[in-house]
Amino acid sequence: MEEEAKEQQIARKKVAVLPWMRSPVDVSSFENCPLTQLPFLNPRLEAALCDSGIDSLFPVQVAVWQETVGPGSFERDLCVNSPTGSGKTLAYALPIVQMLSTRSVKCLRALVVLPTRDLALQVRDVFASIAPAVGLSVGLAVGQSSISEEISMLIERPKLEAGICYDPHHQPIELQSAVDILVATPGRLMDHINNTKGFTLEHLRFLVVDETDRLLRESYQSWLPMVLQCTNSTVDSFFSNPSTFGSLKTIRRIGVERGFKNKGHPRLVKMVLSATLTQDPTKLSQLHLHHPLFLTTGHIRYKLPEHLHSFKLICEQQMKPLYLVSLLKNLQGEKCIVFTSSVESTHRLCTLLKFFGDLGIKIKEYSGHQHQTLRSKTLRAFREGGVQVVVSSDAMTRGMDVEGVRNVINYDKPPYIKTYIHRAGRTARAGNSGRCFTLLHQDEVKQFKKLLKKADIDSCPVHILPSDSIESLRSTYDAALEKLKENVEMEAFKKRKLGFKSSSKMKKR
Ligand SMILES: Nc1ncnc2c1ncn2[C@@H]1O[C@H](COP(=O)(O)OP(=O)(O)OP(=O)(O)O)[C@@H](O)[C@H]1O
Repeated sequence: MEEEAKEQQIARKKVAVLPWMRSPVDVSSFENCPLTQLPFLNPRLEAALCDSGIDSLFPVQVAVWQETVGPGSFERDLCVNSPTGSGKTLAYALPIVQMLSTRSVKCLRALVVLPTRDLALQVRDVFASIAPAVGLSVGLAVGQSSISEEISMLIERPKLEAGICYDPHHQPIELQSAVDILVATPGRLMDHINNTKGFTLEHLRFLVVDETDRLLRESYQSWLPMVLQCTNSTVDSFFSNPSTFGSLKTIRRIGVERGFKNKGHPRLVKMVLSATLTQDPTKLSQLHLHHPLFLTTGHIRYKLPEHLHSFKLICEQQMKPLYLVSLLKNLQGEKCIVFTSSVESTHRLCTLLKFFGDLGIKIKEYSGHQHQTLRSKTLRAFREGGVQVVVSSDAMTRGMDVEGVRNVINYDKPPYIKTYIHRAGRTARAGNSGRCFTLLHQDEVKQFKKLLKKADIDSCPVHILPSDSIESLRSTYDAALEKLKENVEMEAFKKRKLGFKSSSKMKKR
């Protein structure tokens, strides 16, 4: 709430916007660029992109390329504010992979931080589609597997020569990074920083903070100051005690940065991105940005994808399930995400929909309360088309990229414009078209109009459903409600029983 109020204050210009944000690079002045015309692109990367079905870069990717590999040469840190689905992931992945493609020694040089596991997995896949083409390896630190499994993927132990036995006291084993690029969530990253032998950020050249506004909102055990400290500390120790450096550290320091005098090592380049990038100076100051350059699309603060069409459905509160079912039937099995306001209502709504009888649509729940394996299974089935409708809390709001999602339904009105933008942005991605429907009762209409105005949306027509389609569902609805009531009671009973069992176990101990 506090954060939203501050952002609104900034939007009303009561808080000064940082000077460098006042003269941005306008991404909308760029056009798609065929890979064959992209300057300096490594031919092996070009081939890997073509294999992934990409033959040209989107405007935000061209703009970032220009400021990094192009004439900009990574001289400034980048803050990118670009609509959902505009291709921000490849916008940072491609220049990083291109820059690291000439590295001679493997060590951890690029770190990408994301707020959730599923997002991290998605971004890892983008890196994995191009990095191997130039001999780079990509790691993942998200707590998906056990920490020991993760460590063995991230840290390489030197192969001992046959017959030679090293005494760890006299011959410390040199642990090395097994990856050049690491995609991580803050919690697991902190585990490795604090506890994993051989895990170091001292060679880091690139730090990406994706979904920046979300990540800066949560301090996650002060992960950001810790990361910055881990990358800075080596500079001081280098000057105070140069003899402690091994070969890798020397290699890191032979590249002299262009344009920044008296520094014998590459600066840590930071890239921060979001579709709703914060303008709050206090938040941005935590990143210690170096001559930041702001890239944004057009002159509006929040921009929706070009081919997104917004609609509203007006109905009484208690009629919402009927309208939803009727709408889903109307959409005839097109891929669809239904957003609710909480994990509890996600579960209740999904259960209710299942009691509606055979709708001919496969519906699944996806929420932060579920186990990761179940969530991953649902996501896989949704991607593959086995599931057509996913009912979700905000767990799916940000960044998730599922091909073919044609519709987003706000079952509960989004509280903020940022929420609307991220939810709606699950459709109309990569230049495709999509629709976002919001269910409202009459009292909410005015407020919703005001909310959309913040993203310059003037047109949000009413979507009319055939009245007989709603009437015909009434009797099924009443029966489904009854079943839901029984189900809620049964689940509450099971929970109490489980609670009783575990508390009596505790007493026995
Ligand atoms: N140059 C390209 N050509 C074709 N498709 C692309 C290109 N770049 C990205 N895409 C596709 O566009 C989709 C959206 O990309 P991405 O997830 O990076 O968007 P985003 O800007 O990060 O969105 P969000 O703000 O929601 O996280 C993905 O499916 C991706 O594969």
